[in-house]
Amino acid sequence: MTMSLHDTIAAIATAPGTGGIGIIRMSGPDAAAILMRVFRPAGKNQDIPESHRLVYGKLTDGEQIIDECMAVIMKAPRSYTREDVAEIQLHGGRYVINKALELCLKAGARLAEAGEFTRRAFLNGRVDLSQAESVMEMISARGEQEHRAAVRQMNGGASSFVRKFSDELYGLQAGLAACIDYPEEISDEEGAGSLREGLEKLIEGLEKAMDEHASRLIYQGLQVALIGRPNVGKSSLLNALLGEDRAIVTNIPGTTRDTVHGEMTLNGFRVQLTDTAGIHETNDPVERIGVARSEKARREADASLLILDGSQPLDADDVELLRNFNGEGAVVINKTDLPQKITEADIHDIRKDMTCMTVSALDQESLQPLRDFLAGYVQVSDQQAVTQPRHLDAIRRAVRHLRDAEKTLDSFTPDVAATDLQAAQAALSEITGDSADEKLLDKVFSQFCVGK
Ligand SMILES: Nc1nc2c(c(=O)[nH]1)N(C=O)[C@@H](CNc1ccc(C(=O)N[C@@H](CCC(=O)O)C(=O)O)cc1)CN2
Ligand SMILES: Nc1nc2c(ncn2[C@@H]2O[C@H](COP(=O)(O)OP(=O)(O)OP(=O)(O)O)[C@@H](O)[C@H]2O)c(=O)[nH]1
Ligand SMILES: [Mg+2]
Repeated sequence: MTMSLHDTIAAIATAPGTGGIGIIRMSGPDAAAILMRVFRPAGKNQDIPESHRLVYGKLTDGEQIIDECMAVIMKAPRSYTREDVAEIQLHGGRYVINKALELCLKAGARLAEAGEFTRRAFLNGRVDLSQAESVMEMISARGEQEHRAAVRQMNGGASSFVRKFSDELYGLQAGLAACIDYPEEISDEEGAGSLREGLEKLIEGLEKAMDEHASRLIYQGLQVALIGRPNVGKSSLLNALLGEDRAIVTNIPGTTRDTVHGEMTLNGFRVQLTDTAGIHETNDPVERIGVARSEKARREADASLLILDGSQPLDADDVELLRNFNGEGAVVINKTDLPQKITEADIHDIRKDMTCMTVSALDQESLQPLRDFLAGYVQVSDQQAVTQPRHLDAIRRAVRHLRDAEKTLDSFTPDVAATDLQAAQAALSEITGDSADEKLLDKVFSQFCVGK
């Protein structure tokens, strides 16, 4: 990406489409000058508005009035980017907003790249890289837990974490340097011994800080598959759990042919429910594909619910599914509002290891034990842990380099160990962006939306 901080960039900051108000944002040395080429303050005073003062006026193309609007200038460094920023607040119509952007571009601004405003806030030192990332997390947060992770990061959660470990690592690097420079003063045995101890402590701390389980829960949600033979009520349960009519329900076995997804929240986490085609032997080519998809959904799920129809005796398909069930999940006996032909004891005769529940898709209250069971999978204890996938990746690499350093210490090649420690330090500093190269920045900011 070729970019210069000398450019003044412009973009639509509000969501695409029609809204009550739409905002154009500009940042860079000419932001105020460009604004004054397209904006005419109301009244006699035609001076550049005072910083941080919202003023009323007209957007004009030089001849015609395009819209009535409000504008604000925020002089550097008291702005989002630490550069001069100008914003225009217009009526939020597609035409008006696009026209305003076009006028700003004609007046000297350049269209901003995805994430470029926030990238500038980073390059100008207002935020570190993990804080910059949190902005996008804030925008994309769909649930309470995602939002909480974003707030933590915005407040420098990851940054203070990295600083702590990075300082410890600098200590080790200094120790190692002393070993290399004054081999006679520190005997190899003694020096290497305390280094090794320090490395162990560091690795342990880093590994403890990574919460991959919580990370998956926050960024992907819990995947739950509803499986079972045809007509047991999988789709009915999906609908009941979601509280909406998502999947088609009929009394004809084989109603669901493809997987159907729905999302709900439990403990502030997203839970993705996947309803599947009833699993049974079939020659129908479409159904066969559906059954294959059911099996795939089961393999990919964090937990599966094996649904049985309690109003029917266990049949051979049920028994086979029960015997073959592996991984996380539970047995759910459905249709308990009807006379029952299956008991929990019957299930435990076949699989005494499995949790079993009885519910009726027609009765919301009966679903509470099922909800509680699923909620058991979405409990995250340590809120200080590192959960952002990019940060986890950096820490994993840092740990790998530290382990390499341990090995090279064993073979008494301290200079190689020093290189490993440097590599670990570099991996850690990618989190805050202290040693970020263009490629890393491009990767992070390309995930942003334009205007952010
Ligand atoms: N109109 C508008 N609303 C917005 C934004 C914006 O850019 N424009 N934001 C954009 O995402 C968010 C708010 N985030 C912001 C973060 C920092 C600063 C800022 O000016 N910080 C300076 C000085 C603060 C001060 O006046 O003391 C600084 O931290 O140095 C502004 C907005 C959400 N709402
Ligand atoms: N009485 C009663 N009927 C239910 C219950 N759950 C589902 N049913 C009925 O059982 C029939 C089958 O329900 P579905 O939800 O379509 O079953 P399914 O497991 O998705 O079936 P396939 O998509 O064919 O695999 C429908 O007539 C539902 O109304 C329940 O808890 N009680
Ligand atoms: Mg179905």
